Amino acid sequence: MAKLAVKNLTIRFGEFVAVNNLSFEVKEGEIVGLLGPNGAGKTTTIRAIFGVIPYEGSIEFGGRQIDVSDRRKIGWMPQNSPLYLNLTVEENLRFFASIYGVERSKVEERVNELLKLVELEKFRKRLVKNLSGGMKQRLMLACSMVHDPELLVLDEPTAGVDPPLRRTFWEHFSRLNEEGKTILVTTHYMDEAENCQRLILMRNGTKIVEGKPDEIKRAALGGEVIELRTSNDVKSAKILEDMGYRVELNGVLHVIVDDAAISVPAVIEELKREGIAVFRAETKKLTLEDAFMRLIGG
Ligand SMILES: Nc1ncnc2c1ncn2[C@@H]1O[C@H](COP(=O)(O)OP(=O)(O)OP(=O)(O)O)[C@@H](O)[C@H]1O
Repeated sequence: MAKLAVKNLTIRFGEFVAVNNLSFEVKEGEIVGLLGPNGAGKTTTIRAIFGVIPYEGSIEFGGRQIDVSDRRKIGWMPQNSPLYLNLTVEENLRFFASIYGVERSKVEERVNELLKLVELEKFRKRLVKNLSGGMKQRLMLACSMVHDPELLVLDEPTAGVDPPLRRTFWEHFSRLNEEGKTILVTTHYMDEAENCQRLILMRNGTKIVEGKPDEIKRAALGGEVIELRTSNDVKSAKILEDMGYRVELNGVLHVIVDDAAISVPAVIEELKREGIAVFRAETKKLTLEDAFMRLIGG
């Protein structure tokens, strides 16, 4: 079932259309990545989900139009720190617990649990202004979860975080997901996007493609890629093209096929017949970054 369903969302700032007829769903228990270059409209979409800007279209939570009580069931980790610099780590957590309406008797237990989860127990009495950037990010994650939300919306949660800590963050997200949390996350890091079960790629306010990471890679190319090294790549490209294969020759020879496992032996055989030696033929693993560059024309 869709936990969150964004339908025909359009958001205007004056004449400017920041989000244009965007539809997508986040199903219960999924981690979905919302990706796109700067200005694609990711944060604006999230702001609409939280009802802080006017929008056209509809946003449903749990099968019906989202309202204030639903928004209390969502945790939001925004890009800019909402933390209070002159409060300590635990005071910030208590503050967010109070505004999210966590029952008083449960606050201390929840604070302790979260400090453990984000590994900040030792720093609970430290003023936030004296924390490192990574510690602040961890505390922001904890604050966004203080009310045990059903859906977590994380807007670039690892921006400015070093690679080891990014990995730790994703371990947290995966663990939370295994425990049943539904997560919508925006990120610029393509290696992180691979951790999502489904991705939505946006550009200029519009959805360009949606699917599992592997499906998106396939969609970007229209097939799988065989990378060849032959005794004459230029001639090989011509032969294969004449035979109807899709070929790219940019320094390396790539043949795009429906199913590489089936096509590799056939391609090698054809080239051999034309007197060309094939030194190497391997199925190339396309990265998400490659796929997105193709899809957004970068
Ligand atoms: N309040 C506003 N008034 C006018 N334009 C705005 C406003 N908020 C956002 N925009 C514009 O809407 C577009 C989408 O911005 P948004 O912040 O949603 O992009 P984004 O995909 O989150 O980018 P980034 O990765 O840089 O955070 C941008 O062109 C931005 O300048």
